[in-house]
Amino acid sequence: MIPPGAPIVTAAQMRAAEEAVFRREPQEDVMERAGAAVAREVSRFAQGAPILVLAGPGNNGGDAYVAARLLKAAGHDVAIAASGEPGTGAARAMHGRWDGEVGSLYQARPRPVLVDGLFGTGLSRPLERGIAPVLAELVAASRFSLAIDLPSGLATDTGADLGAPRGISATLALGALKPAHVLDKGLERCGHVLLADIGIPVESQWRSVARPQLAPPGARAHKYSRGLVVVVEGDMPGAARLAAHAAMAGGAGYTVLASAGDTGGGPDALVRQRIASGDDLADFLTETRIGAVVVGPGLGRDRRAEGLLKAALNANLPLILDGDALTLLGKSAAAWLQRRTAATWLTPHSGEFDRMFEGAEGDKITRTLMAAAEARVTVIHKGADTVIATPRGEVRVLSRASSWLSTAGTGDVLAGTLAAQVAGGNKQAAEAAAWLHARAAALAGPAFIADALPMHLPQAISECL
Ligand SMILES: NC(=O)C1=CN([C@@H]2O[C@H](COP(=O)(O)OP(=O)(O)OC[C@H]3O[C@@H](n4cnc5c(N)ncnc54)[C@H](OP(=O)(O)O)[C@@H]3O)[C@@H](O)[C@H]2O)[C@H](O)CC1
Ligand SMILES: [K+]
Repeated sequence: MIPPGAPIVTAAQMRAAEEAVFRREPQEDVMERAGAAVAREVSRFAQGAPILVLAGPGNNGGDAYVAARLLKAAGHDVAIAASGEPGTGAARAMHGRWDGEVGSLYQARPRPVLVDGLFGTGLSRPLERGIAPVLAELVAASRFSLAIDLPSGLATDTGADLGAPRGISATLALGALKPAHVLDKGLERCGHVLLADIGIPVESQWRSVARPQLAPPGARAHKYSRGLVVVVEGDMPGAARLAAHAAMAGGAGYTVLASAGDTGGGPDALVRQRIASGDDLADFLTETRIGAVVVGPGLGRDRRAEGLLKAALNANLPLILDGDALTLLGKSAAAWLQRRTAATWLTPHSGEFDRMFEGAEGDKITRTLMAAAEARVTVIHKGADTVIATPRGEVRVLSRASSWLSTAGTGDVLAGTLAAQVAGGNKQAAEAAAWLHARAAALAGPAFIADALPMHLPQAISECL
């Protein structure tokens, strides 16, 4: 579980926020609050077991000295092992307030509870060879382990693994989340992510996904005001039907399946429109009451598919592109999409993303932001860590959705869920759809198939009213 709606900042942004606070209060006071937050979490889990606190050379270590002192004062059996002398003024001050022994990290004996205060946002290179195995051993031998701010060995801004141990029980993020808490290896290394407010105001356009605030339809609502969604069917009708079903269960007022022939199947409330070609679709999409168009699920990649995609791109309507539409766009995605005036959402998985935006470098947040800015669209870059980025630089990250979502058709359901939010006029449609889709998966329990997901959307919606 990741704290919802929490700001996400890079190491440099966190340092800047800290510096602003240090201009009006001593750094030691902030470090006391950081250490106290660590001590509170550790004492919740320690249940009287002996505690080993690891202290590194910087302020992460400084937090560790504070936590150790407070835990000892509260009656816990605490030992400290340091990787070296404290190297910052604040850390030295906190080291000075510790009245017990400080052992060496390399001779430390394992204890049931471990606190990792070796490195935090100041980690700038892979853990030195001597440290990584010692830390890994101490974590493995502990019953409960808590990382201060970050597991030591995790790159703050990318989540890349610089020697971090596996098996940390929980990580207490200080002041704000960092990308490492929500991306990539961080997902496997941080354990339960907790967030401590230590009085450092943080502004960020990047946040973890929060549960959306939704509203029931007004008394005068009708099927058009709740949103007319058109899903374009292609080669594989099942995929488009899944998206249509999700749009209906996800709150759309009226869903139309634009298909070449009557492929049957799907709810009776699903309206069918015979569309044989791109020209037919172009005519149909002149209907200005349409709130969202979905193209891609099961579209296929033949000439008819190309014609349908082109008609949708040229229509001045909110458009959601998924699956085969993204493959057909390929490297020319940005060129095609920049020309559009109506809003557009892309829902690629990593393979589709890499094919469309092969020039994007760096971590997943950076690359998704670049793609959104270049194509002037909102990108929902799916994965174990789903990153949503808008052309205005907003980022939402959803991590740790059910791993059972790794089954065919769940992407079609996301596209339909998104269409319902777009057609319903939700200004945070992408974040809402990501949350609803993940919540429906959690409600569906283990081993669900994509067809089961839409029926959990109403319950997910009810939790947002
Ligand atoms: N977020 C907050 O509100 C607060 C955070 N605090 C804590 O401070 C750390 C960040 O502290 P910092 O001193 O910047 O750095 P670290 O403690 O993470 O790292 C210590 C130093 O270690 C050196 N270093 C970097 N990588 C390695 C490595 N692989 N092996 C050995 N040494 C390494 C580096 O110095 P160099 O000069 O050697 O590069 C680091 O400076 C933050 O995470 C919080 O825990 C404060 O409490 C204030 C409030
Ligand atoms: K740490």
